[in-house]
This record gives sequence, C-alpha cells and structure tokens, in this order.
Amino acid sequence: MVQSSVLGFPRMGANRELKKATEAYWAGKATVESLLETGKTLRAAHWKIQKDAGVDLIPSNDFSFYDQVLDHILMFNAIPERYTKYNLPPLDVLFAMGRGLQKKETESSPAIDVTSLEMVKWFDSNYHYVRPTFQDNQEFKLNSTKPIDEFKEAKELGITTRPVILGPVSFLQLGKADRGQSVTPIDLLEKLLPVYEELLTKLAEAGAESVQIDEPVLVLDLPEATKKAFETAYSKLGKLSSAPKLVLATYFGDIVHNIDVIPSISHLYGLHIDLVRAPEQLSDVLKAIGDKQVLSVGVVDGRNIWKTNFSKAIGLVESAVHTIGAERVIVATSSSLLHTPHTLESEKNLDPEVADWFSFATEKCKEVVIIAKAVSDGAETVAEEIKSNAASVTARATSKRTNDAAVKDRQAKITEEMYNRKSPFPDRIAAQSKTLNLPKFPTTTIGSFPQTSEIRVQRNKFTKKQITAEEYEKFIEKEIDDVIAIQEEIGLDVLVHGEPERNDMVQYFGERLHGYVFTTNAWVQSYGSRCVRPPIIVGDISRPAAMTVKGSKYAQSKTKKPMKGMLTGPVTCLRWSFPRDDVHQSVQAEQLALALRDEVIDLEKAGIYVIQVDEPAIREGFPLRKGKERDDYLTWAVNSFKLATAGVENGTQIHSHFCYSDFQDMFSLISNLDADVLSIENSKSDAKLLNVFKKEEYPRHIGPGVYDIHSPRIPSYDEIKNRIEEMLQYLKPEQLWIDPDCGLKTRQWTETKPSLTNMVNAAKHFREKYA
Ligand code: MET
Ligand SMILES: [Zn+2]
Repeated sequence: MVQSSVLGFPRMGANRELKKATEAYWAGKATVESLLETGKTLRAAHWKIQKDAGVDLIPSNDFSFYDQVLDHILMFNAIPERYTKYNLPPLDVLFAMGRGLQKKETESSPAIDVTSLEMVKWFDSNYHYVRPTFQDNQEFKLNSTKPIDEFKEAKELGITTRPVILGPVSFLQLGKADRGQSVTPIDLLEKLLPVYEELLTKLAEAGAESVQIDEPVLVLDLPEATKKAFETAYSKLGKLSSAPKLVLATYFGDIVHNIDVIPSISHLYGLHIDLVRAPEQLSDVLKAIGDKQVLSVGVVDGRNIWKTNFSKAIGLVESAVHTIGAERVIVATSSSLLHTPHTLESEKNLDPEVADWFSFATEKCKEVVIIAKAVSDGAETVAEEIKSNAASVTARATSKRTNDAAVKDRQAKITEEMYNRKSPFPDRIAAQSKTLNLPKFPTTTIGSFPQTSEIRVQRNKFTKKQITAEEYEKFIEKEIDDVIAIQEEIGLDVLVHGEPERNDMVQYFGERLHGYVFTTNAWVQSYGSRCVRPPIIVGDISRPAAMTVKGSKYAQSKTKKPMKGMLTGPVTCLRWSFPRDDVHQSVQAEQLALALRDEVIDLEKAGIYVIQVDEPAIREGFPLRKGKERDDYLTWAVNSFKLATAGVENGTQIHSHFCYSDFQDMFSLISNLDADVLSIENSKSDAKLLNVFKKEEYPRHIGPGVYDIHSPRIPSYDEIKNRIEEMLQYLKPEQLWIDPDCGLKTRQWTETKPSLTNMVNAAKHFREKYA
C-alpha cells in the first residue's frame, strides 16, 4: 500500500486569520490568549482539511506564529542575550527576534530597543526565514516542547500526525555567527545533537510513530565538513533506542551531487525527494538507497498553483514502486504547501476556464490521495478523477489562452542586434548629456512617492466602481502635479511621476498584459505576518496597448526637467508571479521582455528620454547551485533585460534599480545589463562593497543609495555628505548619481521632504567642490 503525505500546510488560514490575529496582538489590541486560541483553531482546521481529504501522513509542528526556523531557534535556546535580558514571555522573545522590539520605559520595566535577527530568503522561494545566529560559546537546551504539544493537540482531536522538525545539519548550515563572533555553525553539531535526541525521545513517548526531519541543504553545494556532519548526526539519531521513524526530507532541487551522503542516512526509515523540481534524480536515488529504506516521492508541486498532471505523476510513482515495491513508497507534495494559497474555493471571480487548471493547498491534499490510491488500488478505482484531470490538462495545453501563435512567431524572429544598444556607452553618454543636460552628481529618486491613505481610498473606490475612470484619472493627475511641484521645489534633477496609480509593481503591469490572471484571495506568506498575492502567468504574454505612456507623457508635460519613465523588468515580473510550469522560465521572461520593449520604445516616442526598468528580483532568481542552470540563467536573465531596453536611441538613458548592495558574486550579471545608470541600495551596508565597481573598472553611472528608506529617520545633510565622500573613494565623481536606497512609497511626506532636501543640498556641495 502506497501511503499519501503532505510535508506542511499553509498557516495563515483561509482568510489570513493568523495575520490579523498576530497584528492585533502586536498592536496591543488583542490578548496573548486570543492569539494562542486563533493558532489552535487554525491548526485544528488545517488538520481536518487533510484528514477529510484522506491524507495518511499529516504534518504537525508545521504551524508557526512567525517562522518555523525561528521556532527552532527558540526551541534549542539559541537566543542571543540581547533578547533574553528583559525576561519577556517566550512568545514575545520570539517576536522580538523576528521583528525587533522598541518599547518606552515604564514604571515597571526599562526601555527596550532591539533590532531583529537577520531575515533571509528560504532557498529560491519568496518565503523568508529568520537566520539562526550563534555565539562562540554557544550552548543548547530543549527550551520549548512545541512539536510535542502540537502532536498531542492533534491526537486529542483524533488525528495522528507526523511532526515536522528542521534537521540539525540544515539548522546549523543555514545559520551564521552572531555579530562579533567567529564560530563556524556546523562545528556546533556535537553540542546540538543531544537536544535532538531528547526531542525525538519525547516525541516517541508522546506516541509519534514517525517524524519528518527536513534537511533541505542537501540540494545545495555543500562543504566537506557539512557532508560529514550528516554522517555524524544521522548515525546517532538513526540509532536511538526509542525514537520515531525518521523520514529525512529534501526539496527544491536534486540531491544527486550529494549522493555520497545517502549511505550515512541509510539507517533512517526513509528519504523524501522533490520530483517536481528534479524528476531525473529518481533513478539515481533509487540506486543509492538501501534495500529497506522508504522513498517519499514529491510529485505534487508545493511551490506552484497548477493542477498536477496525474498521468505523469502516477508514472513516476509507479516506476519507484516497480523498483522497490509499494510498501516502500510514499506519495507526497514536493515540499511544504506553505508556498501555495489556502484554497481555490475562495476564488469566486476567476474565469472558470482557467480556474479549472489550478490547484491550491486544499486541493493538492486531495491530489496526493488520489495518486496514492491509483497506484495502490489501480487506476480504475479513481477513474472519474483521472478522467477529469486529463480533461483539464488537455484543455490547458490546447487553450487559446495558453498559446498565442503571434507571440511565438515574434519570439522566433528575435535577432542578435535586438539585444544591443546602437552604440557603446561612451557614445551614448555623450548623446545623453545633450538630450538631458544634467549637472554633475545628478539627483533623482527610485520611483514611488508616499502612498498616502488618500491614494488608497481613491483606488479602492475606483476598484469598487464607486468613482468613474475619469474621476480616478483626474485624482491621479492631481497627485502627479503635486509630486512634480514638490520635486521642483526640492531641486531634484531627474523627476518621477511618483507611481500613485500602482498598487503593486508587478500586478500593475500584469493587469495590462495578456497572459496574466489575478486572484482575489490567493495569499501566500512572505515573512512573519506579511503575505503576498502573486499574479499568475497562464499563457503567452503580449501587450495589447501601451501601459504607462499616457501617464508619463502627462507628467513630462508638467515640467521642463527630464521625467523618468518607470517600468518593472521582465525577470522581476516573472519571479514575483506564479510562473507557468509548461514552458521554461526563460521563454516567459523573453515574452515579458518583448512586451516591455514595445513600451520602452513608445515611451521614447512620447518624449520620455530617461527610462528606468527595475529588476529587484534578478538576484533571487539566481539558481541555488553552481553549474549549467546558473550559467544559463546569467544568459537569459541578462538577455531579457537587454531585449526590453536596447531598442532606444543613444540619447535615451536607460536606468535600472536593485534593492541590495552586495554584487560580489554577480558582478558580471549586473555589468552585462549595459544599463546607463544603476541605482542600488547602499546606505545600510559598508561603502566598501562599492569597491567591486572600482576593481572591475565599471564604466557606467551608479547611484548607490545615500539613505535608508525603510526607516522614518531623517538623514542629516552632514550624514549624507559624509556618505557621498565615502562613495567617492570607490567611484569617480563623473559616474556618481545621488539617490535614496529604494522607492519612498512606505514613507510619510513629513519625512520624505526634509530627507530629499538634505540629499539635494549634499549633492550641491559636491557639485561646487568638483566644479
Ligand atoms: C522594490 S524596488 C521598487 C522600485 C519602484 N520603482 C519604487 O520606487 O517603488
Ligand atoms: Zn528597490
């Protein structure tokens, strides 16, 4: 009998109840009891969904009030002293580590001011985890019984779950030494293992038959010491006298390059692999596992929203069964379903044609069960389901929404010269200085200006059809007038229209492109209480009409200074959407690039001679491992940006923007984009990071952010001046632009005006100095 399993379920709830409850607690509007109660209700609801679907192995401890890695930091007592010294209750310590804590002094307690631990992207997903930070004299102890409590909680509801814990090697490998410390995390393994032993023993005592132990780092390139750590860890944990059966779970890639680690985990009960991301690893893994071990095959995509192709998935499972027998195979989701929205049921406005192609977390639970049943009991026992699945798969593959011959035809006709600007940079910048006539140290902003509550109110009214399109447009024009007046008053050189019409930098474009659909409630957790609702790319992408030209043209008509056109780049549009799984991402990026290319050219025709194409997501698309996939990415990501931007005349200036500062490992990518001006984040990092531009003799212009836009603080004139001084150690005066770290949409006007005024004055200082 093939069993079915789910590796984790989204926590937020069908209507983001967890987000609302946590934020209410943070705001002091709800008690801790009510927050805990919400957690309990959600866990019960999510277990029930999986039980009702018929899932055999249902996860527990996949729930978290903030982040599962953070839960482990608390559980193993890897809490830096700065968070423990206030004697806060455990949940508040957890939140302080996750999001920082600032509290004024009261009669009974001192002032508190601690920043959060670092937050990092969870592999190549859009989820972010809290990074463990270790001390040189780090000790561990079992500080919480969360996995045990949640196992018992489910058991009381009559549901026997399989607790999920993060394995010791990944826990350490994903961490770092705390500031001022020099410990290499993996060296702490011996100290950490006794805590795992204690935890596993306690889980066994509570009645847990098996445990899912996640070791996702196995899909990465690992240093030798880390590979060895698997041997050390699992020879111990696999041989405990009383412990649950351990299934070691890997996801988001193949583990073939680490296959020599498999013998060291061969005394564990089982291994899980991701066959959605890396189906070709199956035969190698089957060869490598011992003759007893169970293999959990992830065939239902935990990272995307498409219906599983049953016939393909069943084929994969059957080939595993064929080699090792049904008793040793588990059908599973590829990863936790954390990265998928809660249920398709909530989508009332989706076109039924495309809704039929989707499967969210709740629906995916049913899919694993059906696939397991088809393999165990024969396809005829689920004939109806298989038939309707095949119909959906065919409908999607053959739909006009999926395939647009005109788009494919245009892709086939892309020529080499479409990737390159007409002339090299020196000629371009000469032409641009004529068109734009900018001073030295030109000042600009990254695009958005404060999204006031008034803007949100009007947008809402427009969405709900309470005001007409004309009324809304008038309102937006008035906003544009205002931000132009403010920018002129401050004395900025290259102006922006402020992006008041944009709810989100990807959604705005998706809504204007063919090939995209939008959901109303398909939220996924990004970090903490924060959720995003990615648009879905359903088919070949094209641009039916200009998207931003009217607004930019309007803005340019209101000022004599150059107005910057603002677009979101092809890779960012792709990465911040649910992509198609039937064509390679490079194909989708190329289609987006062609659509944007037309927009760029139309902007130029409309008299916009500075155009910024933002690519903040280009780095996160970087494949996890060295090798062909990464090399290919470097090519197609760069090509799609160039395809989007290279169609303009020399005198038109192309900008791009990235919200990070460390380019050491991706300098060639950034450089190959051939953008005339790059604006990057820099204010919070060491200015030394700019040295790479000096070392590599980067020839074009750069605007490293001179102040942090995430904070309400107003940077002083001197502070900005000093910062620029520092930058000039690495960049030539004639290549330096002066701008903030990123867009200003989350800021207030009361902070924005004085900050930008100080920035412009600082730029003037250098203009005089270098005159
Ligand atoms: C995340 S990057 C944001 C860039 C965008 N143009 C803005 O200013 O908001
Ligand atoms: Zn940014």
